[in-house]
Amino acid sequence: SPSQTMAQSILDTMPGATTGTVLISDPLNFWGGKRVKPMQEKNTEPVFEPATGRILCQMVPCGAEEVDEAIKSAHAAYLQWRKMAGMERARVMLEAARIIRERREKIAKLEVINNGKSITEALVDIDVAWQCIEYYAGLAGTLAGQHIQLPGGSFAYTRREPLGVCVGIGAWNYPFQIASWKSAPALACGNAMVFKPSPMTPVTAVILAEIYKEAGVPDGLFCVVQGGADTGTLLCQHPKVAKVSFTGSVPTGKKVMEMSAKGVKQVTLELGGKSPLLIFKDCELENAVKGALMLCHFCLVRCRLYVQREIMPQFLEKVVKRTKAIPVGDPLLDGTRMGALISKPHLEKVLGFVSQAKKEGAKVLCGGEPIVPSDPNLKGGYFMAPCVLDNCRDDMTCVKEEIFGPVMSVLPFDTEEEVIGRANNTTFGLASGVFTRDISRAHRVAENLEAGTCFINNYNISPVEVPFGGYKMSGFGRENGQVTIEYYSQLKTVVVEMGDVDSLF
Ligand SMILES: NC(=O)c1ccc[n+]([C@@H]2O[C@H](COP(=O)([O-])OP(=O)(O)OC[C@H]3O[C@@H](n4cnc5c(N)ncnc54)[C@H](O)[C@@H]3O)[C@@H](O)[C@H]2O)c1
Ligand SMILES: O=CCc1c[nH]cn1
Repeated sequence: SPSQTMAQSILDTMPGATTGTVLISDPLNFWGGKRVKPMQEKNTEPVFEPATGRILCQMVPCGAEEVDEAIKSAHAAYLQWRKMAGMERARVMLEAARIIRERREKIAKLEVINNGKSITEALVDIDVAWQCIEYYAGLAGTLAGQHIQLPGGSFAYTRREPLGVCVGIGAWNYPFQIASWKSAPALACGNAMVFKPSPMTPVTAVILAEIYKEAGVPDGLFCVVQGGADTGTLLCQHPKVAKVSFTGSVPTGKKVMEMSAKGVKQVTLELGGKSPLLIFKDCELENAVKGALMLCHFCLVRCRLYVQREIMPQFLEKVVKRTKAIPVGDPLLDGTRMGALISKPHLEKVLGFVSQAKKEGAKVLCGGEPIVPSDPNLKGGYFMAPCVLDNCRDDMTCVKEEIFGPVMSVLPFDTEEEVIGRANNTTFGLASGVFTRDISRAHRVAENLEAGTCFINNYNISPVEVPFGGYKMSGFGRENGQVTIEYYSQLKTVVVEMGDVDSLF
């Protein structure tokens, strides 16, 4: 089919592709089972390759007519898909997961070129994406209701039904994975999805759309519309949309919730965070250091690091040594562990947080400055040296606000009670963690931290079987795990009378 050829043509250039060599000119919208060219070129934005600062492609935002077309196409597919047995849907989804697994290196490479993260990270992202689709394929055939006996042989039963056309709106940090985390449970439950990626990372969601098509979903079941805030608004306000699943910042999440409320649409919000990690003096220090590095530097998880005062010197020595050793550079090279930040303005914003932290009294133990790699190809890229900040206090901007960059703010603490109070003193509640060898303390701390996830003696692992989501302003609803089925389906109750109607009139 034409769309198959298109999918192949971009991905097939990947094995030979190197940083700074790829240009994308194929249309990035997808509905009706194929890539769709923009109707007009208004408000076109350049998309940059973060590692070089070169223009990779143009993002042309969809307007009202295009959004409407995509939603109509999704609705038509939904009417077909919802009638299929869960096991039939599962077979198609398993095929999609298989194709992703087969093309993992190529998809990861394309993700790196658009997002700037290292190939090591991107490969993990793509693996988690197909695992998620495989997991929900496994659940598709298990969706069932309940049978309830009533007097006189009458009975009721419940049916678990899809919601209809769901909208997914994504952030730039996990472009392909977010599209998969949202579409997999939606499709398993019999819904269709129209997905809008971040305008900075428009490239790989459409690959997912082509793979679903190749696997056998009805045309229109997973559509991609490109755009920013205006296109997102059109999606949230569209009367045919039943649900919006949003990943992004708290301020945008509030707008999405307000717009969805007007149409009484269900919402899932996966928002920002400032996750505390509590490292007690009885921890296994090497593991705690590795956990801290994964938290703050690997996935740009927005963090605060509380370290018990007695072990602060040893902890800092180890964490600084390892941070300085992180290979930063060409994200497509196997040895690189940190690539480029997403954009020049974002790099400047993160560096601005470091300057502000210094003004407020923090001490930079390493990093925090831009890097110009020796490779001339990368001299326009958005690289920075990962940073460790000491002498931090709870009232500093770097501790209170989400930085979303490789900056670790380290704070000392003395007692368990004190650190729990300080860790919870935030409007965010995405994730948290504790390192200790004291099993009772570990579970007590997990119970008392106000966050959607608490990691004990590890950090930042997200197996697809495990629900993920926030407390407080970090959002609500969950992604992954069995529970997410509830967020993409609704219960219908059917009541069956076996006798005569009992009437008062
Ligand atoms: N909780 C999680 O799982 C999770 C995961 C990834 C990222 N995030 C958060 O995402 C943020 C970074 O991503 P970002 O900068 O892309 O966030 P953002 O809020 O700026 O944008 C997110 C998405 O919303 C769209 N959008 C913007 N205005 C809109 C509007 N008015 N209506 C509808 N859609 C609109 C954007 O185009 C983009 O696709 C951080 O706060 C980060 O913590 C959270
Ligand atoms: O950024 C946080 C969690 C996540 C990972 N993939 C999608 N969301």
